[in-house]
Amino acid sequence: MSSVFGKPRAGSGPQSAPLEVNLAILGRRGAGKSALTVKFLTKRFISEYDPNLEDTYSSEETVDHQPVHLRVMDTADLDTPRNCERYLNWAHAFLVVYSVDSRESFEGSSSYLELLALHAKETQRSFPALLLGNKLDMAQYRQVTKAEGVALAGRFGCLFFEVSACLDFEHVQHVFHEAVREARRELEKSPLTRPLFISEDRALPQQAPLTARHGLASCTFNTLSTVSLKEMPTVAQAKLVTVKSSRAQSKRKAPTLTLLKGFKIF
Ligand SMILES: Nc1nc2c(ncn2[C@@H]2O[C@H](COP(=O)(O)OP(=O)(O)OP(=O)(O)O)[C@@H](O)[C@H]2O)c(=O)[nH]1
Repeated sequence: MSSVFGKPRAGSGPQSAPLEVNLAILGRRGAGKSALTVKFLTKRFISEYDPNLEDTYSSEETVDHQPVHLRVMDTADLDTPRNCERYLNWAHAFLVVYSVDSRESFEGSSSYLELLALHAKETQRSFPALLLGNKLDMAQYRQVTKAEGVALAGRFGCLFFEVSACLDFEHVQHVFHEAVREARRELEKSPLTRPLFISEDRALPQQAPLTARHGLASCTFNTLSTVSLKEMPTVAQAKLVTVKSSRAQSKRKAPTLTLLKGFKIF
């Protein structure tokens, strides 16, 4: 890289290629990964997403006056980390999301942080992770205190924020830009580190799954020397499943329940 965020290095000019940052959003189902991703990309909160879609979005950002080509992978694991190498070997930084109104999702975020810590240990590299307590607008239904979030983040040495995908865009944007800054710091430390897309379709009988070795959820863990490498897939266009006006929304039965819980639908 010929430039540093905030302070251009000698020799950098308007021709400098943008920094490329891959960011993976991890967390239990329903924590709000898609909502946060969509809020960041479109400034909008959309209340329903297809939980089975996993997409990588691309966005040209400016962070601290520097151009960044940011790719965001909105992951869709089921209940626990699965086939994790698709994001572990691809991302420069991770946003681990839980919902402040769900203790289960908080416990899930702890599993993801453990997974990242193990990955860092195995690869002897560090991977910036930010812990996000989402749905701050639902604070009246809190099951996880802010202090617990701070403590968990402290245990894994990561930044911590409480956010809401349906409140202000600037706060959500700030968090994504912080992730870019963290990734950039790591990239500057080891500029040769290149993200890889790892094929998931080759079983590795000689490699014990991470579960067996560390008692973690069912995530198999391949080393770079033993997997087949593929071209990174083409970045998909943002795939928003539905964009509904609040009027259309209010005619539907299921969302009415969520409205009763205090949802704000824009
Ligand atoms: N009130 C409130 N609801 C939210 C917020 N973020 C997400 N939601 C709602 O929570 C539900 C789950 O959000 P998603 O973004 O689909 O969660 P996810 O983590 O992507 O879940 P999967 O797609 O199942 O992995 C949806 O009904 C969202 O509208 C938030 O900040 N506040």
